[in-house]
Amino acid sequence: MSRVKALVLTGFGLNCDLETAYALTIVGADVERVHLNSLAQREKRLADYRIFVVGGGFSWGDDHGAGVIMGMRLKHRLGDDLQAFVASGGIVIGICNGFQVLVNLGLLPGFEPGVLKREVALINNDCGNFRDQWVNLIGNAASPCVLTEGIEAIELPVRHGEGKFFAETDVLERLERRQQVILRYAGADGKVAGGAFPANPNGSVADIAGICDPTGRVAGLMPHPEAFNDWTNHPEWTRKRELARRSGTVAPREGEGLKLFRNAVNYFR
Ligand SMILES: NC(=O)CC[C@H](N)C(=O)O
Repeated sequence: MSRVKALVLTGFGLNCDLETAYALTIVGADVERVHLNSLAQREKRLADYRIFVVGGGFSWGDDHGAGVIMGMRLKHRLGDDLQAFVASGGIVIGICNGFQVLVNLGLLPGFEPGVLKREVALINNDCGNFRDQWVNLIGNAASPCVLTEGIEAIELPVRHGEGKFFAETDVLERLERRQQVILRYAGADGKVAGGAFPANPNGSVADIAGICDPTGRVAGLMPHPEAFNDWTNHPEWTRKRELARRSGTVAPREGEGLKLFRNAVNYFR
């Protein structure tokens, strides 16, 4: 069986590409890290891949708002290619800065197929500063999202200054109606955070941490699944190991974040 080809974008301040490529490789993808200019100049073509990831970082130093310039570059240089990529069944993943990019270029929430329109925003965290912490998340079993399929709850790290998800009420209703919300911030008790800080680290409306498009193949999220690729990434991994040992079990060595990437790769198998 040939391996699923994935393209992880690099350039202009994106800084999670190595880790993201590593996570995708572990779950069986054939990964290439490709600079934005190589795509824009058609040295590399999106059509040759099945998974396209815009990962985390600080593209253009967050000037003009995080993900704004990268979003515009992609929209104007590669908008048609991106739309064709989605229409042909490809998977697009935006992580943190990548989520901000997908939202700014209008690929998410993607209410109307073939129309790139910005409908939602990721804005400054309510707390007024950059947050670097782990969060509890709950999935949405009713969502068509390929990435989060089967994920009821997951812990992942966030690190961002502009992660507050914002949308007007009518847009929120549309997202909810179509089950496009894929992940919400929750408390340690597994219930939605209800806006409470720091469970909801940025003040996102409706505790929204990630959304998908109506096809379920374009998804964006603020937390970093690539940064939980091994059990030792978790801040309490030694404690978990000890608790498992005492109960006569073995703690899973794989980081839970890999589930999302495995879902993407398995979609093509
Ligand atoms: N980790 C990231 O991708 C951060 C995204 C963006 N630079 C922000 O601070 O909001």
